[in-house]
Amino acid sequence: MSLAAHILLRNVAVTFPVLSFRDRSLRSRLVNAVTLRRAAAVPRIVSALSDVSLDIRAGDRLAIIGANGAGKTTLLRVLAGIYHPTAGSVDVAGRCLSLFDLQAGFDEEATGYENIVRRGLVIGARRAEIDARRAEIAEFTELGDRLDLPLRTYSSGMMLRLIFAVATAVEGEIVLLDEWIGVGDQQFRKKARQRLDEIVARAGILVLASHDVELIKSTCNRAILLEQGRITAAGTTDEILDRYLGGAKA
Ligand SMILES: Nc1ncnc2c1ncn2[C@@H]1O[C@H](COP(=O)(O)OP(=O)(O)OP(=O)(O)O)[C@@H](O)[C@H]1O
Repeated sequence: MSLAAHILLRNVAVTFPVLSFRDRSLRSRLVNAVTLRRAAAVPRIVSALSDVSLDIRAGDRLAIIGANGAGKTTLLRVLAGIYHPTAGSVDVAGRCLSLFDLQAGFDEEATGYENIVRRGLVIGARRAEIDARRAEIAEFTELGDRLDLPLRTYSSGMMLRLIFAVATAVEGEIVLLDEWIGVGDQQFRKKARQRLDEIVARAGILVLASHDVELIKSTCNRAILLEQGRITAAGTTDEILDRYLGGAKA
């Protein structure tokens, strides 16, 4: 396990400017329809994360728990360096392996082999590392010479094999994960899960954003509860799950 891995977030906020069409009165809609005028767009700010502070150290397996839209994916993207915070600071020491945003990096027109490289770079691998593991990744997919064909010819199951194979061939000191491991065909899922467990065991830090209670319980030792972009509770996995599930039942 890497002892150097460390994540420190101080008062992080992420906002998105969006355009909304606020004027929904029947009169204005009728006038717009008759005059063929478009409703005026009103700029709005959506707040995805507010005042998030976190100190995650080697050995931590942190679950991010929260309802739809609570900010879980946004927080993973901040940790991966995909989003820069609008306010606050993010310090990440250690190499991040980003095993979420499944579709990112793929090109429909490129071959399976070319996509192994593209996806590997997106999740945080180095080019030399991908090249060195190309044959191993190809073998893990069990797709044989279909890897010479463009991705648009793949079934969704074949696509998943490619994603799994690349994801589980690369290592990181910090592993960022969501619950995608629950998909795919039974035989291949077992193989991928085993590989992933090995990677997680070797990683210094795991951050898992999930709704899957069993996966959280079996994987994490700490948890935070996100509500509308804010951390409203932090503690052991059991404490936070009790609070979240208790709240959901109430
Ligand atoms: N690119 C964007 N533009 C505008 N709003 C966004 C954008 N990305 C996320 N949001 C908003 O930020 C909030 C948090 O979204 P996020 O995807 O992080 O939630 P989540 O907890 O991962 O949800 P889920 O469990 O449904 O996947 C939501 O209100 C969402 O609508």
